[in-house]
Amino acid sequence: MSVTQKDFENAMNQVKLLKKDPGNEVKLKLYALYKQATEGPCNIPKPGAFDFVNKAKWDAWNGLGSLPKETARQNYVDLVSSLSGPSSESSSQVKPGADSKQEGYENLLVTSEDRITKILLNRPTKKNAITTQMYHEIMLALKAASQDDSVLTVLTGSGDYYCSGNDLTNFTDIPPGGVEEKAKNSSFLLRDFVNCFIDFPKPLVAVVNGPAVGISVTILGLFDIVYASDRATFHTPFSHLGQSPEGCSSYTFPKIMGSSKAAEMLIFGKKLTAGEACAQGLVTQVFPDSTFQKEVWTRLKAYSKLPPNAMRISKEIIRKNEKEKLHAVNAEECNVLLSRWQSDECMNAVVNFLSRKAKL
Ligand SMILES: CCCCC/C=C/CC(=O)SCCNC(=O)CCNC(=O)[C@H](O)C(C)(C)COP(=O)(O)OP(=O)(O)OC[C@H]1O[C@@H](n2cnc3c(N)ncnc32)[C@H](O)[C@@H]1OP(=O)(O)O
Repeated sequence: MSVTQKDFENAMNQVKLLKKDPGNEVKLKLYALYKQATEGPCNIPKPGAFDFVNKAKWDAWNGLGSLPKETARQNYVDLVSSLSGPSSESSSQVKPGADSKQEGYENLLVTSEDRITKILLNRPTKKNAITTQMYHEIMLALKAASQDDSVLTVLTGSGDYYCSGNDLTNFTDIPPGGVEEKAKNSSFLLRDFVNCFIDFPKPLVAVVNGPAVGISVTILGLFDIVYASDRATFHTPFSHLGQSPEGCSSYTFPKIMGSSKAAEMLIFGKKLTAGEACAQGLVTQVFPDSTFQKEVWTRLKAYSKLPPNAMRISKEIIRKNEKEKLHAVNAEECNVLLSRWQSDECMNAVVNFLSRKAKL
């Protein structure tokens, strides 16, 4: 029996709800079948050899030759149904009150000790670059930390980096709706992610153990305290990547360090040392790397003994007047990025990184 348009649409929705990433090969197949089912045989010019992402997509679609639209539609539905288990659910949902240990995190290590919840970015071989899944995991961990019985929450990194920012391979994971749909999804995800930091109710501390890049730097303006090792650097290379500021930094950075210092970081991508970042107010205090962990954790354990309600209420009153503004700034930044991510400047920068032609 042939599938109906409704079956096809249901399958498209099902893809968005897949719990597990099906991998690039399957995603290319889905893309090709979707294009074939909706537009027929490949009808666009072959992309250039260095346009890796579009070239892979073109190859997959072109490889379907003259497969009839109906068959492509059927194959698409079959493929999706083979991927979807009965318990598929949206991976973008943050489950309030979820227990971190039950839930399990792939690239985070979340522990609670001495009334401090520590969220450790745990992908050291990739310099703790944040994958799409990690954005969801961090949101989940923050939600859980906001409701557990800890009084302080700490974000830190494992290995030599604090975090190298957004994982640039996130941009290669193109859904059937193409680059525009990818940009929209990313913009929604980023907005939700940053909102979790804006709204986080307990004192939030960044323990910056090494270099920090991109979004891991911009959201620092939403933390209450930032402790840094003297090995740390702070780098927001948005123009190099054809992108624009996020994490509310277009508002918090000029406020923290003045507009010209903020411009040097956010427009020209000037990398700051930990000492410079401290002098400019982005970092609370710098510690020698050799004693960093010991000094910071001793200090945090002492703070964690303070009355929790007083700390929470103090945070609330400090941040209250800014919240609405921060949400508006976040929404606007995500909106601007929506078009930046579809620009040639951005796509070329990602391809250059992935083809090993460019590093920061
Ligand atoms: C929902 C979407 C929201 C989007 C929000 C937007 C945010 C904006 C940003 O965050 S912009 C910042 C993006 N980050 C970068 O551009 C950093 C890219 N990485 C580098 O330039 C370098 O890797 C480095 C300077 C961070 C470290 O260089 P080093 O030589 O010390 O180490 P390697 O390059 O060999 O790195 C080890 C492996 O890690 C991989 N890797 C590192 N960072 C990233 C990254 N951001 N994205 C993807 N992969 C990354 C690197 O490719 C190496 O992998 P390999 O061992 O498999 O080769």
